Amino acid sequence: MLMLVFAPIHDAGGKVAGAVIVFRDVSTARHMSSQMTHLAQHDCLTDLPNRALLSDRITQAIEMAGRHQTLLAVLFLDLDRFKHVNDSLGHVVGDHLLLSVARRLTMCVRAADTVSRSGGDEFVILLSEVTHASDVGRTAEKIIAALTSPHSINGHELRITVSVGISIYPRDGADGETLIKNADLAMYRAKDYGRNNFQLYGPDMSTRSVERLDLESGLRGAIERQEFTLHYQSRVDIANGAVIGCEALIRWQHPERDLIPPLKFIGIAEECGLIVQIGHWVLSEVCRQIRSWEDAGLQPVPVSLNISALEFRNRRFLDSVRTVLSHTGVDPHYLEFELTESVLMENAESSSLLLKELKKLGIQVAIDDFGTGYSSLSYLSYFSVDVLKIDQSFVRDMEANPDNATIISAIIGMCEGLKCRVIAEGVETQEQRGLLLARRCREAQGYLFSRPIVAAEFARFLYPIAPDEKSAFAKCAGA
Ligand SMILES: Nc1nc2c(ncn2[C@@H]2O[C@H](COP(=O)(O)O[C@H]3[C@@H](O)[C@H](n4cnc5c(=O)[nH]c(N)nc54)O[C@@H]3COP(=O)(O)O)[C@@H](O)[C@H]2O)c(=O)[nH]1
Repeated sequence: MLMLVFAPIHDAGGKVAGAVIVFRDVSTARHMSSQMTHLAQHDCLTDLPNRALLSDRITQAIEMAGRHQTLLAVLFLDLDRFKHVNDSLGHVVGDHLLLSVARRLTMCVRAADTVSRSGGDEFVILLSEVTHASDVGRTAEKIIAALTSPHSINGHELRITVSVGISIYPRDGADGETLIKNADLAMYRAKDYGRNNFQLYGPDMSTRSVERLDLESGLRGAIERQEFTLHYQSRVDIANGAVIGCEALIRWQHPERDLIPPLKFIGIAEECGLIVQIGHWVLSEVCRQIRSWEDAGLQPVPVSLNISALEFRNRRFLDSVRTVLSHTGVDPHYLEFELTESVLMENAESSSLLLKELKKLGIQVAIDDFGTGYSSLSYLSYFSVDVLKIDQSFVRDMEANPDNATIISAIIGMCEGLKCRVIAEGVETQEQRGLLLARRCREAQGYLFSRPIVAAEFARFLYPIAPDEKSAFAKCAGA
């Protein structure tokens, strides 16, 4: 590109007598300038528009929508547990995954829409031509389905899920900033509802976000202030009701509130990374409790505890388990770690190695919420787990829903073949107990037998240690 600079030459009388014309090639300067503008408006990893360009586009779209009396939508996406991918497989794999996500998102929307990356694992999408609010839900479903099918990255088959929050103009905000903020709040609601779903913004969410911040700041330091406590729910022999184990479930005794259940704070603890510390506390406390039952002359039963994804993926997890075991001197056969299918499948290879190490230590491994997380069963033989816990949702309406009863029978049959134990969760009625017994399910947990209770109360279920004799549990376990 040429730039022309024109300078007149005047004669003695001041008249224009000629001119000097300078031609300058400004292609490089122009190219650099447009490159700089591009860089200022785009994310350097994915080359998607960044937050600044997105804001401009929302402002323009609002003007258009105002003129034509139409709607537009802002979708705030956060990849669930993306941090684990970075932590376990490294940033190069993480970056490739983000690129794959960016490509899929772009394919899910129209040319007039904007897919932007606002940093980390957060993407914001502007749907600029929305006719009905219900169409937005369909697009969100399409996005969730597109992102959850496996991503092949550097020889790894990665599965991720995404939480999506949606705000709609004009109902949820009159400007870009408000629409993004409200979509973000809705995204947190989607996380609270178990991730891998979308939520539309509602005015109550602003109050909830204050509550969330409150909980988050309270969680920091809750261990030091000794505000956590464990409740124990018995696991029984379904045939005779004998207590053969228990599950430790955390509760938070907030100084200014009632006892807070885990579903209210575990998600937040995961988001802000505190779950690793909390998990370490839970394991230490379970081990301390087992020792304390023994010291009181009671025969402990195996205790299962929930291990969250972030803990399991933490590089120091195994070391921290070994340290707790050696400090407390607890027999590892009393411990059972519950992991969900999706946690194991996030990185199947490293999960399998870690499970082997845990089993070498003598710790049992259970798959929690079985049947809800993953569609393929082939992984079961790969991991060789000790226990499958049938998710409560199957048990809940097994009387009314023959499909659920069939699934339960299939899981029990499969466990017989795989030689692993099976535990039915959430048993609340005698009918369910009877149906499970008829299907040869031996172990169960649920309100029918006991709610989670404090350690002192649970101690009533334990037998005294016989002076010269090993306990019924020890005999069964072959110890
Ligand atoms: N990472 C950690 N996660 C934890 C820990 N402690 C708990 N959790 C997670 O929170 C989930 C909810 O726990 P909770 O509110 O304690 O609910 C448990 C039981 O009370 C409930 N249950 C048991 N029996 C019944 C029943 O008959 N009906 C019914 N409606 N609910 C019942 O189920 C929860 C136990 O489920 P599970 O873990 O799948 O066995 C909990 O699921 C954990 O994910 C922690 O220390 N760390």
